[in-house]
Amino acid sequence: MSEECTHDCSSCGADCSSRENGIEKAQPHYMSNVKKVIAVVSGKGGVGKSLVTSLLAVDHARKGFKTAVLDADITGPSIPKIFGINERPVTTEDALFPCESEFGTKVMSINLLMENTNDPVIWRGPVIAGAVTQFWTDVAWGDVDYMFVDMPPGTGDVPLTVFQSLPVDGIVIVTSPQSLVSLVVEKSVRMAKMMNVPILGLIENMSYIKCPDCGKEIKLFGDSHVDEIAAQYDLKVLAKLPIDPLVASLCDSGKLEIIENDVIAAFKDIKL
Ligand SMILES: Nc1ncnc2c1ncn2[C@@H]1O[C@H](COP(=O)(O)OP(=O)(O)OP(=O)(O)O)[C@@H](O)[C@H]1O
Repeated sequence: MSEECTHDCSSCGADCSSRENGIEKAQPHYMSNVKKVIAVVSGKGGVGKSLVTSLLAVDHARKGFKTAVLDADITGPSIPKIFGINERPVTTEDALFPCESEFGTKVMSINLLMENTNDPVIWRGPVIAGAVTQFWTDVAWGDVDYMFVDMPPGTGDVPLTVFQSLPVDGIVIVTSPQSLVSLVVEKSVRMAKMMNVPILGLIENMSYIKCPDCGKEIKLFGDSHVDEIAAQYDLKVLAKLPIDPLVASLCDSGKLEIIENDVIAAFKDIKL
């Protein structure tokens, strides 16, 4: 894709990820200028996809980039909570404006639009995919260097539809040692190939826990196989994250952006 891509195919003839297999992607809002869209996927739920999406945004914001998170995990939206955002988005006649975290990451999530955030979203697949598309077409994102998309878990119909409508530049796959890594990675690799989107790498979450007394690394879920699997599919392992109770409490209190520990340090060398 061209460096100057605006994702507006009507003014450009290039055959890139914005115009996959001749299918035009959804057009961004006229007040959006998003340079890179990175989708964060996991083959199954609960492996820490939302946490990794948020940490990627925190790390990139610290590196000086303008960051945003599009919460496409419509049935399990957790991004506003992680960033401590409680207000509702501003709306005008022709735009929905994202909320901003304390350190400037822009966020849009179904949770910000619900009357009662504890209500479950019980929509069928096409409606969910439609809502995600609207987060792209109707939200005035402004200038964004990196948008991270917290994708719906799995590799089914909903994530596929989301991929078809958003101009995704690359995918980061989140796994955990107990999550049948080989199967999960294979499915995600296949989906990425079908969508013609490059996989930027794997992040293994919950790789180990450090003993607070002696510092020994304990592999709670057994030995990791992520390096072998990555080699098999010619993928990079971007980071291996420990389990850290502080991370869980920062997420719960909406203070993840102030994190200073091994977990965020593991992102230091990641270049997407
Ligand atoms: N490395 C970690 N250390 C401590 N807690 C973690 C870690 N990774 C995830 N958690 C906690 O586990 C819970 C689930 O994480 P998260 O919501 O990111 O998973 P998910 O894969 O997005 O789940 P879902 O698929 O249901 O949306 C959260 O409460 C999070 O704070």
